Amino acid sequence: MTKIVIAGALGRMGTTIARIVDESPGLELVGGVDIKEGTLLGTDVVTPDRIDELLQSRRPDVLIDFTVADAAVENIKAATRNGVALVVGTTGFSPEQRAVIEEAVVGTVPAVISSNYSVGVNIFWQLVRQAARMLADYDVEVTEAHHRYKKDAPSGTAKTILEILDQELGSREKVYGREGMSERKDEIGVHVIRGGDIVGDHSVLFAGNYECIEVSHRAYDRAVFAEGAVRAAAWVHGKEKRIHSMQDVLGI
Ligand SMILES: NC(=O)C1=CN([C@@H]2O[C@H](COP(=O)(O)OP(=O)(O)OC[C@H]3O[C@@H](n4cnc5c(N)ncnc54)[C@H](OP(=O)(O)O)[C@@H]3O)[C@@H](O)[C@H]2O)C=CC1
Ligand SMILES: O=C(O)C1=N[C@H](C(=O)O)C[C@H](O)C1
Repeated sequence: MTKIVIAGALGRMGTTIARIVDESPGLELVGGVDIKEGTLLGTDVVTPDRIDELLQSRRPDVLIDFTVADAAVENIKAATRNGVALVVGTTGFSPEQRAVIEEAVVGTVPAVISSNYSVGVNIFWQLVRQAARMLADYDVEVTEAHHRYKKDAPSGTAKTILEILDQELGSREKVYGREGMSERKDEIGVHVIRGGDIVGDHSVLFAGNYECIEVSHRAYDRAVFAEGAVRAAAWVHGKEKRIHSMQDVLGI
């Protein structure tokens, strides 16, 4: 039985993940952490100041974190202090925070860290890479849309898209929205939409003369992210003590 604690347990992703863990044979939800204490599917949810106590008393195999960047860094440190494997879905880390996470994890615990746990997005990233390779002289524009409550922008998934484009096209300037007079150069335009209950849309437009190719992904339910995160949690326990990707989990 793989025992799981969820950080951000009472949030949109935390509650969705808890339901899927509860329905998965071989996985057991043994606790949660959130800003407010409470209960979730019969397990205790404690406040962040009690995370070490929770990890030591419940002895989970995996901590799944879907919180906010500052909180996630602290939760990751707590997991590494207590020898607990990690699945991290939180987005919005600064480069400095990513370095702190890498330092804490590598050689200490196995971790899967991904800006997007949906199988579809992991395939979409590969399609974007392939398109960029073949369309290097086309203009590129990245657009993402999410619900009104999303705090970080651009999304973690869009930042991963930009990393892929940089790897394939060389580092191009990023222009975040446009206003007023400007002449397009060899830049990548990045556009962010926030509204309503949009689950998560990402699109990469390659625009040439007389034609455009658009590669896009649309999530209809956050269960696709939660199912991927639970799949990663079942996979990560006992793996090499370093940061793995969702593509490693999927073997693609
Ligand atoms: N990688 C992926 O596939 C996906 C990643 N995400 C990312 O996951 C994160 C969470 O998203 P979502 O569930 O929609 O957000 P929510 O705001 O619904 O959930 C986050 C929860 O974490 C709580 N929280 C804040 N600080 C702490 C802390 N120190 N310890 C424990 N819990 C804390 C929040 O409490 P309070 O509300 O009181 O602040 C809230 O209940 C975001 O960064 C988002 O971008 C989302 C979907 C998919
Ligand atoms: O906050 C969300 O909702 C999502 N966040 C992730 C991101 O920032 O890319 C993944 C998904 O798009 C939903």
